[in-house]
Amino acid sequence: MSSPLRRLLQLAWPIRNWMLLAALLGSLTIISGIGLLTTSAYLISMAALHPDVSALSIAIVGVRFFGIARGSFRYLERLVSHRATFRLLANLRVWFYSALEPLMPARLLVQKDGQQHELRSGDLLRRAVSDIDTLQNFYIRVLAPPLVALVIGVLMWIFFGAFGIVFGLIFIAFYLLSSVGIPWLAHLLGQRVSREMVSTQAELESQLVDSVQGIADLIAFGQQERQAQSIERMNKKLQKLQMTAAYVSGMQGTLTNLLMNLTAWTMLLVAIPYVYRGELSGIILAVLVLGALASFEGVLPLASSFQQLGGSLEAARRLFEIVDARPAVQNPTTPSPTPQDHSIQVKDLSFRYEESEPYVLRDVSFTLPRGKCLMIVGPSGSGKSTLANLLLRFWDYQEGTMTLGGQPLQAYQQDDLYQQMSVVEQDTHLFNTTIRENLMIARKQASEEEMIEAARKAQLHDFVLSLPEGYDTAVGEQGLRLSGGERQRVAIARAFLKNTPILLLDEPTVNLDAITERAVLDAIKALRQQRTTIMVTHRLAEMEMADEILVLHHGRIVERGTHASLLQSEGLYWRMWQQQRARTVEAV
Ligand SMILES: Nc1ncnc2c1ncn2[C@@H]1O[C@H](COP(=O)(O)OP(=O)(O)OP(=O)(O)O)[C@@H](O)[C@H]1O
Repeated sequence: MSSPLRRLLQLAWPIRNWMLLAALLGSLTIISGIGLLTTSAYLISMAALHPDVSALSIAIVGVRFFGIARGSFRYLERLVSHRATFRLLANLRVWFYSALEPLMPARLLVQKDGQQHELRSGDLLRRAVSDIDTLQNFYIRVLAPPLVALVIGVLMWIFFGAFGIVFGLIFIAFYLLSSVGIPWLAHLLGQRVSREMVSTQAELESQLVDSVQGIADLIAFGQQERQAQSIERMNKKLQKLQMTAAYVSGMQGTLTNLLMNLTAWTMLLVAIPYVYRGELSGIILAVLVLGALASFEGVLPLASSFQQLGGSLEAARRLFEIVDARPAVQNPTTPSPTPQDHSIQVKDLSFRYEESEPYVLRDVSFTLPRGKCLMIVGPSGSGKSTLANLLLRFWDYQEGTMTLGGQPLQAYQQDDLYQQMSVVEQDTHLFNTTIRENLMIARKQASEEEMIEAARKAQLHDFVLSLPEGYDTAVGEQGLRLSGGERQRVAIARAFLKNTPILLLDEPTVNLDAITERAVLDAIKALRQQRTTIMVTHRLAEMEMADEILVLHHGRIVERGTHASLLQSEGLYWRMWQQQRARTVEAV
């Protein structure tokens, strides 16, 4: 048994009883169908001999019984199998999400063909949605039908054997050929195709998501035609694969039907001499033939069953790829209690994203006492955001130490660390819901008054009141109905609401004009009171707020001090300050 198959079965283990019940009901449905056809055959053949009606009464009851039983069992089977599948799908989604969460927000790398690949958002979306849905097929269409076919095969073998060994042999030979031989052939022919179909579909969806996300840039650079052609090529490839899959499934259906009819014919040809010799009643002849036809109902779903096996395994492989990916950071086995002291100390810190890549930070050291404010400035790419992300422990550093309250960051549970920090980034993500909900994610249990108080401190409240539906106004996808400054103030209000002792501000005003920047900075000034604050910026505004400023260049601290002392020393900081002032004067 290949490993993904075994792991898929393990995932279904909690609902095994439901699945077995569904397979039992599926078998009973087919058995009722066989019963219906055989008793009907018996009834019709008997009726042709014009017997007394009383001789037919049992068969008539049988036909009624099997007719009703078939419908009822089918209904129950659908009910049970869907219930089992929905429960399984819910479990699978939670399982996948729980595996995904620790991998974020460090970039997501998966192991493929012995190499690491970064996952695109479209691909991840496909795994989280479609691949999990594909697994639903595995359990309903791949796993259950062979079980049902097995039950029917054994029962009908005994049934036909009861009329003569030869009938049992004929049945089992054709049944095995169509239930094992043909699906196996179809699997061999179709497994590559169904695997490729899953990966091509994934690639197509990734490209579509990329295109939709970047549509404005594609149009602006006149590249929409090229992108459309690339999608068209992918689409054609998918169509070709779908055609091949349809050929295989058509061939399989035809061969199974052929074998089903051949079984009926062979039964008929073999049984006729028995009837002539008086060893078999003529009425049984019809029962044998129609019984043989009806028992193939158990085999027909195997066609798609085997065909879907390749696709299901490919979907499973793609999901396990994520589940097996190693998170960038691990929680300690015996974590330190939540820190009470919120001073931060960084000593001789060096960091690079990959072993093969150059260091992004080199020998960085600083001490930030509780309640003080540190600003990190420097040209683009100097490593400012990386330093902030290391404080959040999105990655682990290679050399040096980073401590919070005297303990290394690795000593704390990741969640405990997040509980101590509020983050305001360059681009705040807002969910496609109301302003209220977007604020409340900072603290679910906050009261209305606390939420309004936070909005007021972030200078957001008056703006919200000016909206037609106040706090119940929807912000649109990614908060696009709000301006950049309004979005940043939502982020600051969240930080007020979360009320943590440490604040991490990563270029919170970078995309804002001077007037909006001023409003946001005023809100930040209120927010940072009494909190240990680290602010990353290359916009040198309100620098007097800082107790210490670090100037990073190519990952190293090249200058440090207060705003006044750094201006005096006339180094990089001073040059950045001059350039920025010149730009401001030009703009005015
Ligand atoms: N996830 C990542 N994987 C690999 N390299 C990265 C990653 N993020 C950043 N880098 C690299 O690390 C270096 C520092 O990037 P960082 O974002 O920390 O700089 P920054 O000073 O914040 O820049 P900016 O002011 O433009 O935001 C850059 O060379 C960047 O290409």
